[in-house]
Amino acid sequence: MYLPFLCSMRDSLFDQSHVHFDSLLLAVGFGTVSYFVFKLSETHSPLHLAVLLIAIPSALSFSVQQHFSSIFLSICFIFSTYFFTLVTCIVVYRLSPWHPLGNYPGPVLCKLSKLWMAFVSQQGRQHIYLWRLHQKYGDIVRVGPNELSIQNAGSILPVLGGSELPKGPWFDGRYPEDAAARSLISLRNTKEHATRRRPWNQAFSSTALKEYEPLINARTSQLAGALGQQSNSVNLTKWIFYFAYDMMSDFIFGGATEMMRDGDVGGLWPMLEEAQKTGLLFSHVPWFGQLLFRTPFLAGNRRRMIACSTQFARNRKARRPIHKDLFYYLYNEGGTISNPPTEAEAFADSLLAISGGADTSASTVVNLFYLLLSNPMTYRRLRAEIDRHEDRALDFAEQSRMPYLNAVINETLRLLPPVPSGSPRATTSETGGRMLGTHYIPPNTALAVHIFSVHRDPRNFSFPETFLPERWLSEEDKKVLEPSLLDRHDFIHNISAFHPFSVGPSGCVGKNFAYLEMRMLVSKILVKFDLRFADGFDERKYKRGMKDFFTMALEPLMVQLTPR
Ligand code: HEM
Repeated sequence: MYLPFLCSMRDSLFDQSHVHFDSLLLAVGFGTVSYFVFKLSETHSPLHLAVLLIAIPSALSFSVQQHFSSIFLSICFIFSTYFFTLVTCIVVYRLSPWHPLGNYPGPVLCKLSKLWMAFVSQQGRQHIYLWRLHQKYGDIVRVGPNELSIQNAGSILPVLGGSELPKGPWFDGRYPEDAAARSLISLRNTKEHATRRRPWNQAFSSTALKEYEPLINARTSQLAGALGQQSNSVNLTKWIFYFAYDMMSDFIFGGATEMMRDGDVGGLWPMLEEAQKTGLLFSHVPWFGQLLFRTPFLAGNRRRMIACSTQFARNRKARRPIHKDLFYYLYNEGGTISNPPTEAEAFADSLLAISGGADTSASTVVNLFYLLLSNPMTYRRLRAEIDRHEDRALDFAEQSRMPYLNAVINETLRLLPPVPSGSPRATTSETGGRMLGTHYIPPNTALAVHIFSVHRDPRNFSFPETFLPERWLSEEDKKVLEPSLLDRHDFIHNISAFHPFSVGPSGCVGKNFAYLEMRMLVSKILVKFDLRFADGFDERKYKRGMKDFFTMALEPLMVQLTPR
């Protein structure tokens, strides 16, 4: 029945009555060669793409046009055969057992292309998706053609520790290729990273941290004052994010925003959130990111954010603040940095400092209050500890010794780490392959420790999905509080699996600052207010609305505050 139809199709396609296999072979042959060129060169250069994807099939179409009844048919035939061959080669190789990651399990869509993870990431649910993949496939899952996700605690130090594994290709999409410099976190050369990290280390030395205490005190008091003026229910997410941006602008630029006072007049917060979301898309598919960076309208929010933080840094250069800030070190104003960053490098770091410093601490504290209000006994215990300390509860040194306060913060970081999907590394041709336990990781493989899954692995923490700050207490304190639950001889608390700040030479440089800030913020709010969820607040909607865009985006946490 179909034969006459196919014959008529063939006759309309070709001048001659027989299929011209030369044209077919030519397109298949060149399609296969192009595949090998792509595979060996990994090229994303627009010129190469234009040659391989447009010029070659176009030239072929013209060279065989005499066999077709029109040039249009020649182009359709050659382009479809050429692209079909290219895609088939890619699919067959990526799904084949002779692919270097062929032995690792994972969903077919992930093995085929990173476009799938890019799509998942835009819903903000990649942390949940990866967690489910680990539950289904085990400790090592193939989440991209050349990428693995890891949830085994024993692999944390070999991947992130001092093994000198550089950052992964994931970071290539976050900055335009024509940018004058990249931020510290996205430097893929470990030596360059170590040099650029020096001023940051000085900015977070224990002496420097002491000098930031008055800033933290002033901004936390300002927040408490602002919250005290709200009459109805309060969007705690908004206020704590405003606080965090003002806090960071003091710390980084000696002051640049006044969001708690004036509101978000410049739209900084939504701009940053959008830029993080776009950044994640570009990270999963760096070549696509670079393509969009060349299209100003499409990568607009990321470019705007880079421009905005650069402007803050320029303004900071024009005036010297009265206290030392991060730019005091990045601009080497004290003359203590032997190889200081260039101006372009310092500008690039300004965006990292805002997003890395504000979103992370803010989302932790908002989530902490969410968990506290969902667990009244924990709330009562924390309040009791703070009240017991009276005036000393607002002393930085004392706070570092308050066991329950620190336990609640750590438990929040365990259950809801603010960088849930971690910061990817890669083996390269220079590092060669690596062994992770019994698994061989071949060269040129991207790999990330999925810290959200590690923290929820019952092999590391008993009752992993339960908010249980008591697990962080000393044996003595535990006995007083939860003898039945925590006294069990099989209760697991594997502290070496707890890494919300990552670890190693690229681990979070702001960790100690973050603890100072979070302890003071939580204590001050609890000293000044009684809190409860606002009437009608939907806890499940809030939980479902937590989004992983590398850092976390949160729904409004609506609370009712009563001054104490
Ligand atoms: C709860 C608060 C915070 C958490 C959980 C957190 C977590 C992280 C994580 C997971 C990384 C990736 C490290 C890696 O690549 O291995 C990171 C990097 C970084 N964080 Fe934080 N962070 C927090 C607060 C801060 C603060 C307050 C600052 C201050 C500005 C900051 C500055 C940085 C910087 C500069 C990097 C890049 C470090 C490098 O590449 O050498 N972070 N952070």
